[in-house]
Amino acid sequence: MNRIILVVFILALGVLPQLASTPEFWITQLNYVGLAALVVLGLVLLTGVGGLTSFGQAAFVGIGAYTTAYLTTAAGWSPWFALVAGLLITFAVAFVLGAITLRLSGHYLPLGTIAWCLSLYYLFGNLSFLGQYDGIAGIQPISFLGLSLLDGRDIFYLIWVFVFLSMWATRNLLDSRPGRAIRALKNGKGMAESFGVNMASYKVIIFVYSALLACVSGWLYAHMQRAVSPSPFGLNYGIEYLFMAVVGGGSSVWGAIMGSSLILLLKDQIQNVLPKLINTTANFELVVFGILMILVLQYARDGIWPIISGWWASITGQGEAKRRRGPPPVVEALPQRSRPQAGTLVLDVESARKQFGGLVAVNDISFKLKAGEIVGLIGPNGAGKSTTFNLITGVLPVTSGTVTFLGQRLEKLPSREIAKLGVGRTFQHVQLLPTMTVLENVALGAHLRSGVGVLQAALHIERKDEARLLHEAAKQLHRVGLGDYLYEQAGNLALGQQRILEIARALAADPVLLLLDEPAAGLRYKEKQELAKVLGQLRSEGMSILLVEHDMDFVMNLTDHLVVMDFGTKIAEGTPDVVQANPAVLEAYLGGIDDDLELEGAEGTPATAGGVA
Ligand SMILES: Nc1ncnc2c1ncn2[C@@H]1O[C@H](COP(=O)(O)OP(=O)(O)OP(=O)(O)O)[C@@H](O)[C@H]1O
Repeated sequence: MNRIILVVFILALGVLPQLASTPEFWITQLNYVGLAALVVLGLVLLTGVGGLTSFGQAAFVGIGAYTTAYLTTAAGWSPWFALVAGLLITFAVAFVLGAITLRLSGHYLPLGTIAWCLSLYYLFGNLSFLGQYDGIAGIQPISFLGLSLLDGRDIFYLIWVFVFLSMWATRNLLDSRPGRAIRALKNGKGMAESFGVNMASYKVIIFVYSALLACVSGWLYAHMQRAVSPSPFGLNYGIEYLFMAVVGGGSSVWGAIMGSSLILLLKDQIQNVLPKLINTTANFELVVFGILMILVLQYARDGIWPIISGWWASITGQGEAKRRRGPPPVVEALPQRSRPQAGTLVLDVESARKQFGGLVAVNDISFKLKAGEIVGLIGPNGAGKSTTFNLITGVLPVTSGTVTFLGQRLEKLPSREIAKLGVGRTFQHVQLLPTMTVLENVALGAHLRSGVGVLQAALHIERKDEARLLHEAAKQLHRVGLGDYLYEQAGNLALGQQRILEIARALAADPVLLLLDEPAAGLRYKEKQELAKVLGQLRSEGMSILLVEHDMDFVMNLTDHLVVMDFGTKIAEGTPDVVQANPAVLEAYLGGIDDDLELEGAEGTPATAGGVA
């Protein structure tokens, strides 16, 4: 159904300029919509998906426009070579600006983009070889296959071919290995890093990508207008592009077309109608836009496109059909890393210490974990278990001490380097991408098992690798019992299921060591039994597991070895039987309170330690 609508839409666009009855004004408007849509598409990726707000895209439009204007008029270049030159210059400028400004976070980043947008605007206006504020006129039209695209109706096709190609490439990109990483930029940076994703580089990538789209728009604009001057590349246009992305729907490629059409048509109507209504020629356009912006942010925070597409999916039942799709095709499995022999020393934590100011959260803890073992890290609330996890996974730097994994020191490595070595983890507070499907969330865990880059993904030539990643993700989901939820949005799962999903995601990374932070929290008794079975199976396959857990029944029945912490210090260690009988452990859990420590909980009512959640 959606395909049919798309084909009808493209055909209608294609036919429109051919009809003599189509007013010239429509063609001009559609050309401007197409030019704006290219820039807004970049903002969809950068701001809507990646969460990086830029007010400065108009400056990149200016680079594309001025490069071609100068090279085709002063140096007599072909517009096509000038396009390549513009793209190269934009690439270099965006790369440098991105590397500098993207380090900024919060409101400093938008402020940074405003600063360089203003700088480039004044640069265009002050350079004498660019004609200063008068700009450059007499730009030749683009020729394509011997045809001169002089007329608005001719360049129309070129503009819209670029728009649809860019939409196709952007959609492919979002629906791929790098795309999943990009979609984690806004709300899952730390999580994605712990699966080996270099988030800083993806920031720069989407920044450059969106700048290149803006450059193409500028190139087309210059050859359509046949003249350039600095004003369309100033900050007010940068703000307008951002406004289009917000109104259209920042996370969808169709939102770019919707936003640019709506704003440009509205702008035109306001310019025509408002003076008549209020009987003045003063420019109130920005005031109306400001009010509209507030209304959109208030009532349609995600933009208008998601509302329309959600409504469409519900009346056509497409949302349900998507959820009921079959599993991804069975393809060749991904290669697995070799596992150390049972009994090999996998993890060696030696006098690890973590201080937060005066608070010693982890006090010179030492323990070892061997291949094929499940070790439990237990202790009352605030004992320092999660902090110890974070020291092992590189989320927090150690104050002193060492952490060695298969002979390699971890304490100086960032979390993504630790992930590369074969350490997979789950989180105490579930960290998923709730609007992504369960399958995509797990496929993100397998990021390091494929080398597909942005170009391959955008050109859709990575299908074989992508199929292998998705197959692996589906395999792990079946393994943990979530095979019926592959296409469900992760945010729709119950909390317990989300925890299990995190385990599947960690398994998709093919780890040697699995760190599970409270995996059984929120699970029902039967689900806990299933989970224990899965973990037991993993152990028999040679996986080493370190788990933090409060459910004593679960821990005592599953683990080979326990390390007990209290107030940051290791107070006991040994097999579950030995630890259970240790008076220091009983004291730590009971803390002098008269509760019973029910280490052997009755079926269906798993025992918890007094004071332990
Ligand atoms: N980033 C931080 N800054 C300051 N103090 C912290 C930080 N992280 C943890 N702490 C403190 O360190 C101590 C240990 O916390 P941690 O979360 O490691 O305990 P835990 O054993 O995992 O507890 P729980 O079972 O409740 O999760 C607590 O007193 C906690 O308040």
